[in-house]
Formats: sequence, C-alpha cells, structure tokens
Amino acid sequence: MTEQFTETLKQASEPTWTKAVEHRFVSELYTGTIPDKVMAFYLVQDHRFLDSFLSLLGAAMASADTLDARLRFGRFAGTVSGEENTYFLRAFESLGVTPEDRAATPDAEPTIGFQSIMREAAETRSYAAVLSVLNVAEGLYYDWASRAPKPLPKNFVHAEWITLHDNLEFLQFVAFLRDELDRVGPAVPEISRDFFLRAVSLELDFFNAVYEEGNAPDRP
Ligand SMILES: Cc1ncc(C[n+]2csc(CCO)c2C)c(N)n1
Repeated sequence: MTEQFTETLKQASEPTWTKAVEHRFVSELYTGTIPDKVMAFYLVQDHRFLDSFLSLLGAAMASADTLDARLRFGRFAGTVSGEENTYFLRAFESLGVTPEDRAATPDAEPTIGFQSIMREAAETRSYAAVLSVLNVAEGLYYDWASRAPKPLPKNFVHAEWITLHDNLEFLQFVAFLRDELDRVGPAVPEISRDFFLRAVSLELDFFNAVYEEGNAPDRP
C-alpha cells in the first residue's frame, strides 16, 4: 500500500524520531521554562536553518511533477518568508539578541549538517529526496507542536514557536507532503530512506546541541 510509505520510514527512524519529539527542549518549551540563553542560541541557529530551507522549497518547486504541487510550494514559501521571519526578528529583540551577537555566533555542527543535507537533496534534482527532507523537517515539528498541552506559555517567544507549527495551514501542508512522498517515494525507496533517516538524526542533534556545554546551564 503506497500510503504507508512515509509511515514505514517513520518507523525505521525510531527511536530517534521519538527522542526528538519528546526532547527536553520540547518539554521546556511547553512549560515556557527554556532559559533565555538557550532559546537565543536555538533561534540564532534555526534562523540560519531557515535560509537553506527556503532554497530547498525552491528545489521542491522546481522538481515537482504537477502544477498543483508547485502552487502549494509557492504559497508555503510566501508564508515562511513573511510571518516566520517576522517571528524571529521579534524574538531576537525580546531576548536582547543584537545583529552583532548573531553575526558573531558561528554555525553549530547540526546547523552545518542541515544546511548540507538540504543542499545535497536540492542538488539531486530528485523530488523524492527533497520531499524526504521536507517530511522530516515539517512532520517532526508538527508532531511535537500538536501535542503541546494547553494553556500555552505566556511568553510569545515560546507560545508562537508552538503555534507556528500547530495551525491548520501547517497541518494541511504536512498532510500534502506526506501524500506526495507516499505517491513518488516507493519508486525510489533507497534515496528516500537515506535522506529521511539522516534528517531525523539531524533533528535530534539540533535539539541536543542547545544543551551542550557552553550553551546552557545544567539542570537545576
Ligand atoms: C531544526 C529544525 N527543523 C525543523 C524545523 C521546522 N521548520 C523549518 S522551516 C519550517 C517552515 C515554516 O514553519 C519549519 C516548520 C525547524 N524550524 N528547525
């Protein structure tokens, strides 16, 4: 059954997928208790992720095999370029992160890893490879965001990072990505699996990096 293809990939990525979705960063985000220093580090790194992510979306638009898919990627690229970038800038301001601070912060290892896997997927010109990375980057974020308990934290820096990944438009986009990979992935299972599994590992590494020495205080 072709519609189980993404489910098979997700199962194959366990236990890493669940470790990422249930990460300490996620549980502290739910309760609004991530220290500012940790959140600032995460968002500075993630803002860089966004840059390569937009070029991956461009590759999706170029490699898609239908007009409908191209239109959806185009609309989504518009949302990401507008609202999401605004969130980052407001969050940096609220956390006291200046443009100079950002410029002085080097890319963390998982940031470099993500930039290269996104570039690599784009360069394959394979729609399935691009979709595999997108399914992880979007599906894994929807998975944890949609499980957030209510009420959301008061601080918008935390609350909006949840609602950006748990809203109707995002849910529909995640469902679209899944349907697309279920449709085109089974013809190229090895490349799909390779990109999917590597992307899940990078997601976990990305969360782990924010708690590594130098970035975060120890647990109280
Ligand atoms: C490491 C990392 N992985 C996935 C996402 C999720 N994500 C990246 S771009 C984008 C599109 C618009 O929200 C989404 C959902 C992230 N932010 N950071």
